[in-house]
Amino acid sequence: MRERGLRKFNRSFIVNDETADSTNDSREGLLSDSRLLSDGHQGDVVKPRKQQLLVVANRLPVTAHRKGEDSWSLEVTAGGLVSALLGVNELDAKWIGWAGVNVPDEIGQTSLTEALVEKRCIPVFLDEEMVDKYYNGYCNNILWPLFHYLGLPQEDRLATTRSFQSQFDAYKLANQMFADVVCQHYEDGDVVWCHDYHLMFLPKCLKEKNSKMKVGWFLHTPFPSSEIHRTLPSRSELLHSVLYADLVGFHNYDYARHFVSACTRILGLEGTPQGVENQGKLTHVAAFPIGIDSGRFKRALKIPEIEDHIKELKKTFAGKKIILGVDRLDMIKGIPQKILAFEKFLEENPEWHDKVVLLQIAVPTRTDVPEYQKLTSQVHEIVGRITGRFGTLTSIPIHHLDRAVDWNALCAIYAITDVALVTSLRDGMNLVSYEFVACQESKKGVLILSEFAGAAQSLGAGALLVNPWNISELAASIGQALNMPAVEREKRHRHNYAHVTSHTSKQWADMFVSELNDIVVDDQLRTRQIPPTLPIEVAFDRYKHAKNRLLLLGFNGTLTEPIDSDGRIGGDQIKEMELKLYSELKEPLSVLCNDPNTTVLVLSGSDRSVLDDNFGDYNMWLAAENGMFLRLTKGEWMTTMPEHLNMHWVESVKHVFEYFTERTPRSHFEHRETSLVWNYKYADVEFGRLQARDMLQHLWTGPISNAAVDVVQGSRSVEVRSVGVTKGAGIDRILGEIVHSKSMATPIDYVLCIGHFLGKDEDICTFFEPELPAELIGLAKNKVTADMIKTSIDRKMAKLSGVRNGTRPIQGQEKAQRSSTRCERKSRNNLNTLFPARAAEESVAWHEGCSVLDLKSENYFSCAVGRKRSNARYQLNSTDDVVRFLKYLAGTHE
Ligand SMILES: O=P(O)(O)OC[C@H]1O[C@H](O[C@H]2O[C@H](CO)[C@@H](O)[C@H](O)[C@H]2O)[C@H](O)[C@@H](O)[C@@H]1O
Ligand SMILES: O=c1ccn([C@@H]2O[C@H](COP(=O)(O)OP(=O)(O)O)[C@@H](O)[C@H]2O)c(=O)[nH]1
Repeated sequence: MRERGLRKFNRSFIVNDETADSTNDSREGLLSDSRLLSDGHQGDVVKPRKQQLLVVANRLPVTAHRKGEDSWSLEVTAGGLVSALLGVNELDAKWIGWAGVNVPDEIGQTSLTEALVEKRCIPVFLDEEMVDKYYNGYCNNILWPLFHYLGLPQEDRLATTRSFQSQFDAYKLANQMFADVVCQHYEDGDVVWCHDYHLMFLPKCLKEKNSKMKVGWFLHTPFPSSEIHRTLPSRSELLHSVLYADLVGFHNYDYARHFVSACTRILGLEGTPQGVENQGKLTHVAAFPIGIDSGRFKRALKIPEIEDHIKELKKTFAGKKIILGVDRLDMIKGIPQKILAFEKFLEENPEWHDKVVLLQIAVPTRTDVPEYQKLTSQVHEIVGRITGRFGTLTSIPIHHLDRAVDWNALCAIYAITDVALVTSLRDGMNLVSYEFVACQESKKGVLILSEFAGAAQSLGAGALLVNPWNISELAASIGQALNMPAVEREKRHRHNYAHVTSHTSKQWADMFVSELNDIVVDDQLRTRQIPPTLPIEVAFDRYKHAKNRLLLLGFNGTLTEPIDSDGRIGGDQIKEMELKLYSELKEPLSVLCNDPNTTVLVLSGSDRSVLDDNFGDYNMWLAAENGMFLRLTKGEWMTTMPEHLNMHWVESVKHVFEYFTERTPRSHFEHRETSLVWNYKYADVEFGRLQARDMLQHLWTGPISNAAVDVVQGSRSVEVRSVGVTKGAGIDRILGEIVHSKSMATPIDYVLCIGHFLGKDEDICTFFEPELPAELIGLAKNKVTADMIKTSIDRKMAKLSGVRNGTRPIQGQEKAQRSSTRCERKSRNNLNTLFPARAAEESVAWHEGCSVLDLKSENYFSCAVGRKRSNARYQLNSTDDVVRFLKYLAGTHE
């Protein structure tokens, strides 16, 4: 999960340069700009079809008003989402959404659809009942307050509970209706970008219709802490639906993190640095902070009409400082708090009476929702009281407007304002603060900004940050802003202006869409598919013809006795919870291990003693703890562990594991050198799962919140490992050691990599994949090893030249290992390995220029055991299938 940096964008869906600079600066103008609205065809020249961007949001950027049976007027919709997307005037986009009006008749629907064509808008028709349940009810009475930390409706709980289900059903149905319209307009290769909390079900509806559709979802509100989200009755269904998207975006890293932890804690899925993984399907999650079209505001201030406006306003408010509030009349905007703070300021600073005025533009919104109606009365009451208290015959302290103002007037007001007051109790971003800054190049006024608005992260350095719940602090900040020296105002403004003008809405959209395109392409190469069954005969045939084979086998769930649902092995009650090698495998394994042209390596998460106990008698290689320890069964254990692996987290994680082990009958935990694993496979599955979720919560908020660890959720386990400890991360070091130790003269030309690997460990499959382009191998490896393991051997050209890169004896075994480690003190080539390389004279049989691997695609068999989606090429259902196959390979089958 990362905040996206600006990336050069050159995809075909960005309209060519001719459309780049719109000089028509009014909003209405922007919408009707023929260049924006063109169909991608210019004159008679027919261009190849561009990738189309389908923007799907609850609301269209225009609200329709019916004039006659088939005539309509269209008015630009107010609100941040619309403002931001209107700024994206270069995308070859169509907008799909609700036109804000009930149109029950066919004539009306047809004529409105036609009227909207020139705005490149496509309507979704929702009837009154639907709007009431879906929009007023589920969206604005349930999700909106919840996502803004106001909780579920408190009053009349019983009624809310009763109506909840029907509202949720309507929500799903409405989302389906949006999906139907999208599908009517979608063509192969298009990008579908779904917006906001109204459409959390849409990714699922779309992907179920067409799994190849590129679907992104962006949330404009905060995503709350998982503690809040888990109070929502439909919490899991909503999360699952969003996860159908390829890319999920938020305004900032906090919201993205909350979303990922809701998925891990509530759904029990795996959180990765890229996002959320479910059965091998990765949903990318990232932060894409929105911006505004700052150029449009800058240019606006030079439009004569707006200049006139500015003059008029200056005259009207001559001799007074202007404090400005611009908000939809929404409880999240903290309007009562703002007005009360202003009252307190007047109370405490009588010298400012008559010298300051608060202009509050309160745009009516969601007026059918009772909470909003109550807020309107509450605000009116406070404004009336303060006016009565501080007003005089000639001046009033608050100008409260219960309506929207047009864009020209808004720009003029922004420009003449001394102090902008943004007091949101929570706000996804808050574009008003951006717009104010963009219009303040000459005035350099002060922005007072709530620390609970997403914008606080980007404009915090230049603004006065406040806690809107603290009325005294708010009042004091008004004083500070009004009295701020010009030099400080200038400095603060510079900072914010630089940010607002360099982080625009266009860049935001470009970044999201380009990221979406990129990940879909990457995922097609990398994503875990449902692989076909391992073709046993083919694998055997290739095996027979190969000269130097590597069999890389997992242990747990690959070579172990099956466990039935009661936690019994082979029908016996488990007394001890040890993993046992499948007894039927003993013979074939011996045969395979004794073949001089075959190297057998068991690579397991288990610790050394488990592997010793099960495989000590075979002639094979053992790699314990995901490859951090290595041993030829004839030799001693050595470590491939990166030297400075930080293990400070262990003690505190151990406490959490102990706590849960005591409270979960038949669970246990293992303390390995590089990881701790809590296992509940013998416990009651349902209870174990619940406990695992709680455990994760304890871990995330406590011991590992800042540690460099990965949390790996198995189907019945929770494992905490140091970052970089994955099977794929250590394999190059292991290979180096094997190749050296066996004095291999022939490159490995056959690899069978078979295992019940966890998602994080599937990098082992990608490591050997001959068909993966070099860049992606880099990606796959870097994903896990970047910071910890600075090994950059490109295996495609790995002329290891005898390099045994990175193994060391374990303390206490130095003596036994001396002969093989002496070399590590001398470096002989410039490969960036973790440890110094083997000396030239010791590279016994490994010739310069000879590759470790000479793996043709048809000789590589990676196989996932008991895992539906996988990076592996093939799959086998169970350990029984593995046994059957290995017997076949060894020729020991009947
Ligand atoms: O369509 P409405 O129900 O009238 O509401 C208007 C919009 O309000 C919300 O805006 C959010 O988006 C802004 C841009 O990302 C952001 O700055 C702000 O903090 C959010 O509150 C809502 O999310 C939109 O869907 C509505 O259209
Ligand atoms: O009379 C008005 C007042 C405000 N706005 C616009 O409404 C948006 C408010 O966006 P913000 O992100 O601040 O909050 P939201 O209303 O989306 O929650 C801004 O772009 C304003 O320019 C508007 O169109 N007309």
